[in-house]
Formats: sequence, C-alpha cells, structure tokens
Amino acid sequence: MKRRMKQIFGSDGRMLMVAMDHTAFLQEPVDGLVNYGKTISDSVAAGADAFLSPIGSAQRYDEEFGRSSVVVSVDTRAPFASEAVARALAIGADGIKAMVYPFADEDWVNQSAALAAQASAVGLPYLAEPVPGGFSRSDMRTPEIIAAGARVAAETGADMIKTFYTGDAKSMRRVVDYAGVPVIILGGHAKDTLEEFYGPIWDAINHGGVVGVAVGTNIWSSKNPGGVVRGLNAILHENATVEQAVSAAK
Ligand SMILES: O=C[C@H](O)COP(=O)(O)O
Repeated sequence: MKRRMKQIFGSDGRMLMVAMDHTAFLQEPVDGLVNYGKTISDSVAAGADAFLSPIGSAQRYDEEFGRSSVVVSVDTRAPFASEAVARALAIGADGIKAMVYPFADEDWVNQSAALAAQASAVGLPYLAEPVPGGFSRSDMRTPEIIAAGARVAAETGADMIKTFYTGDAKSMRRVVDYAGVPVIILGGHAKDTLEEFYGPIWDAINHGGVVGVAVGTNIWSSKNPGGVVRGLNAILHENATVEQAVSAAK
C-alpha cells in the first residue's frame, strides 16, 4: 500500500491526475477522448503523474501510460468489490476508484466499504469520490456537506478522497482536516479561460490543504491538452503562480 501510494503521489506528495474515465458514461464521443492514446501521451509528456481510466482503456493503452500511475475507475461497467480488485491487480493498476453517495444511497456507501476492505487486503490504494445526495442534489454542495460527505467516504475505508472544491481555501481546509485522508479536487465543467481554471486550483493547493487534482473535461476538451497539463504541473510541482501556469500552458 505504501509503495503504491508513493508511486501515485510522487516525491513531493502531490498528484496531477488526468481523469479519462468519462468514456464509461458520456453519451457522445469527444475529440480528446476519441484520440484517447494521444491525449494520454501528450499528458505524460507534460508531467501527468496519474490517470483515471476505466478498465477497458487501462488495458488497451498500457504503452501510452508508460510509467505513470493508473487508477482504475470501477463506478460503472465493471464488477464491484472482489472481482474489481482482482481485475485491477491483474492489469497492473496502481489504485482503484469508485463513487460514493453519502446521505442518498446506503447501498453505495456499503459497497464502498466492501471495496475498501477488498482493496486494503491486497494493498491496493482506494480513491473514493463522495457525491453528497447524489448527482441530482446540487443543493448539497455546501462546504459543510462536502466536508461531511468526504468524511463518510473516508469512514468506509478509502485511502484518498476526490471531491468538489468548496469555492474558497478556508472552507476547503476544513474539508481536508475533517476527511483525515489525502484530498484531491475534481476539475468540473469547462472553463472559459485558463486563469479561471487555474485560479481555484492554485488556492486549493497553496492554501486549502489539497494535495492534488483529478482533471478531465478541462484537459481533453481543450485544443491543447498537453498545454493545460503543463500549467497544472507548474502549479502542483513547481510552485508556479497562476500567471506562470498560464504562460507554461501556451
Ligand atoms: O473522474 C472525473 C472527475 O470528476 C474529473 O473530471 P472533470 O475534470 O471532468 O470533473
């Protein structure tokens, strides 16, 4: 477990994860995901530490992933718990990831606990993504509920949490403190400018206690995925300002 966690996070304890698991549920092809292998290769060259991928692509693109970490997403299109863990191990994954729906679906919370137990038994890091109330409850995205949801997911046995940015570093710090395990934030919908995209990430990393990002849409929907990753790498691993990150991306 320790060796795999170090592999995912790297020597500075931070993680730049490119999320490409959307192919398991998106209802239309997106160029950056049609060109899945190229998006991976460009991201690796730009400094990505890890990828989030469904099992099918995790197997298919092993060449492109190179020495980066691959965390297999088993939210959908994959068997849960023991079968998913065995499959992830069989393909050489560095971790496993699943959704959790605190305050909405007890079965999913219990499934998360089962998955955590199975993964822990074989030393496979488990990344849980709590979505309080489920996707329909956008009213449940307050900092307090995000913090509570993160803790529920951590209490199922997750080793890391991927969750929403609360919108400001102070309340994000409370999420991180309450979760008790490393927290990374997701990217969300496509932003109009790089400044708008990098700004909150810079805050979360430098003042919110967040140790990484899992970004999908803002990378693979960009005309220049490698550039977006380069800017993220500058913020996460080179202490760059937002302005420097924007320059690095261009
Ligand atoms: O696995 C998906 C994550 O939510 C990150 O992707 P996103 O940047 O599109 O939100």
